[in-house]
Amino acid sequence: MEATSSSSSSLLNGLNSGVVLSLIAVLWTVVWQNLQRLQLQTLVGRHMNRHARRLAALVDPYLSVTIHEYEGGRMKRSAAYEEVKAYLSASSARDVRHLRAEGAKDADKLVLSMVDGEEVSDVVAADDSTDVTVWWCAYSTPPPRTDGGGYYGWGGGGRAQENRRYYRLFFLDRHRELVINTYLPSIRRQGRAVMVQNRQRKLFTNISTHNWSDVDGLVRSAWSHVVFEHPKTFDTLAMDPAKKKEIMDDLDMFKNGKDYYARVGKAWKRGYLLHGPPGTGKSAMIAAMANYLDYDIYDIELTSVHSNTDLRKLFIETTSKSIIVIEDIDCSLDLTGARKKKKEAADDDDGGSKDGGAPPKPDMKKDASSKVTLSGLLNFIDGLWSACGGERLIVFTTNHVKKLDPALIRRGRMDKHIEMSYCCFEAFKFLAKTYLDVDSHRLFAAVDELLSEVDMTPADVAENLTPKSLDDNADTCLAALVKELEKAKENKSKGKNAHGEDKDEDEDEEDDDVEVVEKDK
Ligand SMILES: Nc1ncnc2c1ncn2[C@@H]1O[C@H](COP(=O)(O)OP(=O)(O)OP(=O)(O)O)[C@@H](O)[C@H]1O
Ligand SMILES: [Mg+2]
Repeated sequence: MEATSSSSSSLLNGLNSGVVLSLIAVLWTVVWQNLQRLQLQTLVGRHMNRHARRLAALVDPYLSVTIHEYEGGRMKRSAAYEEVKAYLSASSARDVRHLRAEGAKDADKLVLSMVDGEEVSDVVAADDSTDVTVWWCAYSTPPPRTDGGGYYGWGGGGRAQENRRYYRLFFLDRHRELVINTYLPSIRRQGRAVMVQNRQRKLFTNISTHNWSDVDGLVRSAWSHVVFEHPKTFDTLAMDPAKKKEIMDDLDMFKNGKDYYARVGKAWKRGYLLHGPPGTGKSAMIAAMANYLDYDIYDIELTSVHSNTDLRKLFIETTSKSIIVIEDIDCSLDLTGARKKKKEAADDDDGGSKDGGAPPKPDMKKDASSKVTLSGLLNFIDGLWSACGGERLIVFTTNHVKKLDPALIRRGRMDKHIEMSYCCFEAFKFLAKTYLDVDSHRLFAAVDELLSEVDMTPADVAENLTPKSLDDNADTCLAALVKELEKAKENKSKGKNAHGEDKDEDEDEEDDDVEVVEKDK
């Protein structure tokens, strides 16, 4: 016994420590590979996997790649993080015990991802057809400390600061090339494809720039969003069919125009100016465009933007495949240059509104601290920054096209001017079909004649065609419309507008606007 013991100890003494480590490494690799083969899915198994891997790393080092949810000082959301999250959603749903769920495009579906501390493995086929296993782990760290110590929680100006999440990929050193050159690009591609399937369109609005506060050099996103669920489509938008087709063709050309824009050396963006009286479907048209193109909408409230620099930052944070909207551009800010100054002063004296019509909507009042200028807006539309990212539509709406500075709406900035006009007979027939499901009716002739004599917006026509009780049907709704049109005709002959109010200067000006646009065309 003693001899054996002494001989084995002398044998061990004879071996250098490097050989011992190599032996352990070989032994460990065998054990480890068997563990892998067993594919233990129980809690104990997965727990063991994790510790076993850590132990194995002592002799066969693991490398890691970390992908943070936010990148850069601007706290811009990382596309890579979202792609990895999307890619891992299927395997997380299958293998992970604790999951986080978010809504998906399909109202009943959920997009699942693993919570912090969970991990999933993935298998990559190497060039020699062997399977290589890699592991993804989810982590998070608390946000940076505030001055007073402790982490940002519900304190810090009352803002909730979420943990910073990240994924870390572990793989063996010998698979470095395969993982970096083949695996990672491939999961980004696959992640993007999953994102397209699950994507919910979003409606963003800008947060007042006063609230973009710094947290240790990091700035909160300038946009907040809700899921965009507007039902309006071109199928339910009443307008001249030829004009509608022209707009849809234009959108198609834009969406598929990546190569064209690159070839002619233009930034991949297009400006639309929608103008016309209130209730003619300008906002409805934007919703239809977003649904048609499958784009997000960024609705900029210009009065909450306090400088040209902030406006540029807002632009940088928009993603491609989006429509950037500024509604009622004429009354958001004083962007009309010196031409309006005199009239404004007069309006201010007698307490009137700046756009000469109805009093300004409370949220449309010019913010005293807003320093966005016309030149800032011009730069926003077609300055050097506007080329960042590509595939963006910029849409302005206005009720008073004539009041806008020509520089703002010239071609190249607002490439396509679309006039949204009062309801014509074609549009009426379309609305009658949509709202009442009738193609013809004895009252159609009367409506046709009256529409050629008086102006009524599609919004008003649609309201009259909407059944108000279970007793309402096509007959009663059309009769109500005819009555309303006759009333409007009577008001017109008395010099009043369609609603029986005295006509103001502005309404006359609108007629001139039409001429301007006709010339543009
Ligand atoms: N051409 C149209 N076809 C179908 N519905 C319409 C049309 N125009 C307006 N409507 C309906 O009328 C309502 C008001 O339309 P919308 O808000 O788009 O008008 P607008 O031109 O944006 O008005 P404003 O200038 O006051 O913002 C919406 O419910 C919309 O669905
Ligand atoms: Mg509108």
